[in-house]
Amino acid sequence: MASGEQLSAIKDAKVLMVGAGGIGCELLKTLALSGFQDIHIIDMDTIEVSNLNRQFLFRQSHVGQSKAKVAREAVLRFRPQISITPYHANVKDPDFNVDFFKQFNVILNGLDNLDARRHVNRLCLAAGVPLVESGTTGFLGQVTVHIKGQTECYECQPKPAPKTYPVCTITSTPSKFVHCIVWAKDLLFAKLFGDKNQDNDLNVRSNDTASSSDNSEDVFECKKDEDMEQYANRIYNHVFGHNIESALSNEETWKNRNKPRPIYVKDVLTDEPLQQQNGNLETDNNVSTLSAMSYLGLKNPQDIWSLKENSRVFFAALKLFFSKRHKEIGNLSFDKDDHMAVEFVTAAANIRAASFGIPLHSLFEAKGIAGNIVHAVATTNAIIAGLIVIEAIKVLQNDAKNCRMTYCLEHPARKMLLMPVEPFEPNKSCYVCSETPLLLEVNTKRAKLRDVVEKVVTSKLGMNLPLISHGLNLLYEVGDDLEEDMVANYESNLEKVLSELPYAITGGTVITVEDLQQELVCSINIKHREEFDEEKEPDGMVLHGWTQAPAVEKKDAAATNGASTSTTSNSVPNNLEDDDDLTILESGIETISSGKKRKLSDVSNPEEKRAKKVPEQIDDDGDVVVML
Ligand SMILES: Nc1ncnc2c1ncn2[C@@H]1O[C@H](COP(=O)(O)OP(=O)(O)OP(=O)(O)O)[C@@H](O)[C@H]1O
Ligand SMILES: [Zn+2]
Repeated sequence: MASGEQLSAIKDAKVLMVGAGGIGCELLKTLALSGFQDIHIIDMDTIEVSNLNRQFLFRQSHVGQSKAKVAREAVLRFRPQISITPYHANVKDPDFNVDFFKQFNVILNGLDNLDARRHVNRLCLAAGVPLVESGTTGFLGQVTVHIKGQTECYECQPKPAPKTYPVCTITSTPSKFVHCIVWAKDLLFAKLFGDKNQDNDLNVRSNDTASSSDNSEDVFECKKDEDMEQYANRIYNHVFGHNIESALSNEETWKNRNKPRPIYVKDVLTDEPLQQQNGNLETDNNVSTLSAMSYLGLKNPQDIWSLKENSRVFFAALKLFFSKRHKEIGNLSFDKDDHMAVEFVTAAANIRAASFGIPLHSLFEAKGIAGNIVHAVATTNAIIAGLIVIEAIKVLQNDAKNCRMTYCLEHPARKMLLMPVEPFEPNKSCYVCSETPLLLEVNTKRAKLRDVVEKVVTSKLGMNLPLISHGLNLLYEVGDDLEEDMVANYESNLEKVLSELPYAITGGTVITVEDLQQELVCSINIKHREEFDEEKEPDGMVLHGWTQAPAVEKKDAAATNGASTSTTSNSVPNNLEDDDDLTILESGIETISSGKKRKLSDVSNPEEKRAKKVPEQIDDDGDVVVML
C-alpha cells in the first residue's frame, strides 16, 4: 500500500518511458495501476507478430501499428482518466533535446540496445533528470538508478564488446554449430542475396578452389545458359563439396583436427531428380506463404532435420529467393524475422555442420543463435517493471539514499531471487559524467580527420551530431542548418591528414569533441605514435579512457529483451554455446560464474574504491549479477 507521501509524489509526476516493448508494456501497465497520471512514451517500432507472446498490451489486430500509440490506447481502456502521450519516433531524433527531457521528473528506460541507452543517459545528465535504467534476458534482469552527481551514470562502467570469431574458424575450421551459423549468415547468405560489392571471405575460398574450373569471381553469379536448378546445384557442390575438398588438401590444417567430409548433391539427394523433389518452385504460384518448410511439408520448427531434409530446404529456399523475391536480391541482409532467410541459414549451417561432424540443430535453435536471441520471459519483464516503478517512486520522493540497483537472478541465492545492492558512486574518470579528458594515440602524419570521426567520435563515443574544434577553431561539424561553403569546408577537412589540417593536430594538441544534442563535451589529448599493430590495433589508433571492456574470451554480448542488436559481423551470443557459464549483455547485465566471476567479495573490495554494501546473506559462491 502506498503512503500518502508516495501517492502525492506519484500523482504530481510527469514521467517519460523510452521503449514500449517487453519491459515497456509491463511498465506502462504498472505505472497506470500505481496511480501515475502523466506518462509520455517514445518508441520507434511497430508491432510484430513475434511481440505478441509477451507484450500483452498488443493483439493480433495491432500488428503493423505504432507500439507507443497502441500501448496508450490499451491502457486508457482501463485507466481512461490519465494522460498518456505517445511518440512514434526514435529517441535520438533532434526533437527530443535537453529541453524536452527537462520537462520530466524521471526517465524510465525499457530499451534493448546500447546505442539508445547511451544517448538517453547523456540527455538525462545534461537535463539533470534522474534515469531508471533496466534490462532483461531470459530469467535475468536488472534495474539501476542513475542520478547525476550521486550515483554512477550508465556509462561509468565498461560495456563488453561483442565477440567476433577469427575469420579462419568461420571459413575453414568450424568446431561449433555457432561457427556454421555465422558462416551461413554472414558469408553465404550475404554472398548470394546481399550486396555483391561487400567484402566477403567466401571469395577467398572460391579463389582457392582447385577442383572448380570456374573463374573465382563468377562462382556465385548465375550464368547465362544456366537454369535455377543448375545454378542451385552448382552452388551446393561448390560450397559444400569443392571448397571442403580444397581445404582438405592442406594437410597441416587437419593434423590435430577431425577432417571434414565434402558433401555433393549426388551423395545426398540420390533417389529422385531434384526437380521432382522440390517441384517447380519458380512457377508454382501456391508458394504463397513463401516458406521452404511448408512447401516441403516440414511442420515442426523444433524438429532436427536430416542432412537430406536440410539439403531440400536449402534448394527450396534458394529457389524461392531467386524466383519470388528476386527484386530484393543484392539488398538483403540477414534478418531473424525473415522466415525464409532463417530457413536458408538453418539448412546451410546444418549441411556445413554435417560436413564437419558437428551436431545438427533445429530451425528454432538455429534462429535463436543466428538472431542473437535469448528467449524472453514475460514474468521477468513484469518483475523488472515493478522494480522500475518502486525505484521511480523513491526518486520522485528525493529519497536517493534508499535507491537500490536490483538484480533478478535465475537461481535463488540464499533463498533470494531479487538482489538489491546500493548504487555505485560516479566513476571519477568517466568521460561522460566527469570532465576527465581522453587520450588518443594516433599517427598524426597518416590518419585523416575522417578516421578520427568514424573510428572514435561516432563509433566509440556514440556521438550523434558531433562538432570538433581545436582551441576556438572549428574543424568539423554536422547539422542541418550549415551554409553550403561550410559543409564543403568540413568535407575537405575530413580528407586531410591531421597534421595538415588548417589548424594542425599534432602530438600535444588538445581537441574538443562535443555533441550538441547530447550536450556532451570531451577533451581529447593527442599523442603522436608512428606504428600500430595491425592485428591488435586494427583502427590504427588507440583511445584511452573510453570505457569499453575487451570482449570476454569465448563469451560475448547478446541482446536484451529478446531483441537482436547484432550489427557486428560474426557476432553471436555466447550464452548459446554448450560450455557456457557467463552471459554478458549490452544492457549491462552479467551473470557470473567460474573464471570470470565477479564475486560479492570483489564488489566490496576496498581497493576498488567503489565498495558497496552487499546483503550479507548472499553467499560468496552464489552466482550474482552485477552491472558493468
Ligand atoms: N532508439 C530508439 N528509439 C525509440 N525506441 C527504441 C529505440 N531503440 C529501441 N527502441 C524500442 O525499445 C523496445 C525494446 O523492446 P524489446 O526489447 O521487447 O524489443 P522488441 O523489438 O519489442 O522485441 P524483439 O526484438 O524480440 O522483436 C522496442 O519496442 C524498440 O522499438
Ligand atoms: Zn559516468
